[in-house]
Amino acid sequence: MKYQSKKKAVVLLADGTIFYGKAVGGDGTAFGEICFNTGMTGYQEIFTDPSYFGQLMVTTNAHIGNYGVNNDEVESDSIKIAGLICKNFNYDYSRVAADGSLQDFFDANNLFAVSDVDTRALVAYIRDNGAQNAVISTDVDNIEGLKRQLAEVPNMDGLELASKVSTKEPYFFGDKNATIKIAAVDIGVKKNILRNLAKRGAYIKVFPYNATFEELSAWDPDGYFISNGPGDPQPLKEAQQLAKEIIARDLPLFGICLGHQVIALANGISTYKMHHGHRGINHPVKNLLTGKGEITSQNHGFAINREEAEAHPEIEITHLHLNDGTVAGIRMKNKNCFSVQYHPEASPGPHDAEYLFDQFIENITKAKVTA
Ligand SMILES: NC(=O)CC[C@H](N)C(=O)O
Repeated sequence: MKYQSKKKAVVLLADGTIFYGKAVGGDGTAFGEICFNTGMTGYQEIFTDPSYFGQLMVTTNAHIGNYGVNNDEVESDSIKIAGLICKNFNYDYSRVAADGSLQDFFDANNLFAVSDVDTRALVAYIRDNGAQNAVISTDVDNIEGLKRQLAEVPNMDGLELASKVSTKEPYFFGDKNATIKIAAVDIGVKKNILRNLAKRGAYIKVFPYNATFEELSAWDPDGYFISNGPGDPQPLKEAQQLAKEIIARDLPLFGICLGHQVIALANGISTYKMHHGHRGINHPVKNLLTGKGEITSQNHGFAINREEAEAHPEIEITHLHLNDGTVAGIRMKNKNCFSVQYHPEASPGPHDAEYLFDQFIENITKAKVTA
């Protein structure tokens, strides 16, 4: 065992609610929008998912850290959550494939984490009272000071965060001799999306969040992809313009999560902040085209307006979330464009929806043949 600081730590919500726990490592303070993920596995993938940038993560699994970390199980090159709140934090780990401890991974990424919190009560509180900003800190005797600082933290509603996690320069992914070329705009892309496209014979060029259609099309790609990512989709005007230009030319386009929201906005469908969002790996979705159910991996706090999507002459709703009837997928009736609110790449999560990558490759292949 490395060390366990028994130092008292506070979880202070913007509405004044307080929970207490213990600091996992040394002293610290971290701010963000508090959210919870109900996945029972896959903590390393969750912590490195760029879509969580700016968020304090509450894990509902009672044990975090027990299987260590593996260098291949990352969704980006660093931890992206703003802080962690958990029940039991395991300093020791047990897994043959582990490359190290979660504690060392946190230290290397300067991540502040709080354990020994009553996460069941905290999750029930967020579920009932909705998403809000929060702070976790060892500065337990300075609640008024923390409250003042917390009041300065911007609200997630309207917040642009894609620029904070996007690549600065374009880069390539996959085999350059592959037959299909996909231009992907990185508004917070998870590595497993790129792995899934490359696995299906695509060579990918990944562009920064504000790249223009001219920049992407200059590479002469066969298809276009708009990624997942953090924050509110509404301020992402460059990505919305890019989607409009791709759609106007009827080029193959696929969007995941934030990318799905951007495609909806490009079609004039509005997005809204949900009460507390969907984050977990057992979210039921109905595919309206096949009538089949899918168990899906989800991580989103915004959604697209269902009534506007239903009334839109160019849009067909293809998937619905079975818990609350929110839109989980759309396609354009007369364009080579579709998108989903959830995560076919999983990581973590079930692989029920991997067929969506096959569908994208098929859309590209058909468009190539008729071109
Ligand atoms: N995973 C994602 O792409 C999340 C999209 C967006 N940031 C949301 O919270 O809804």
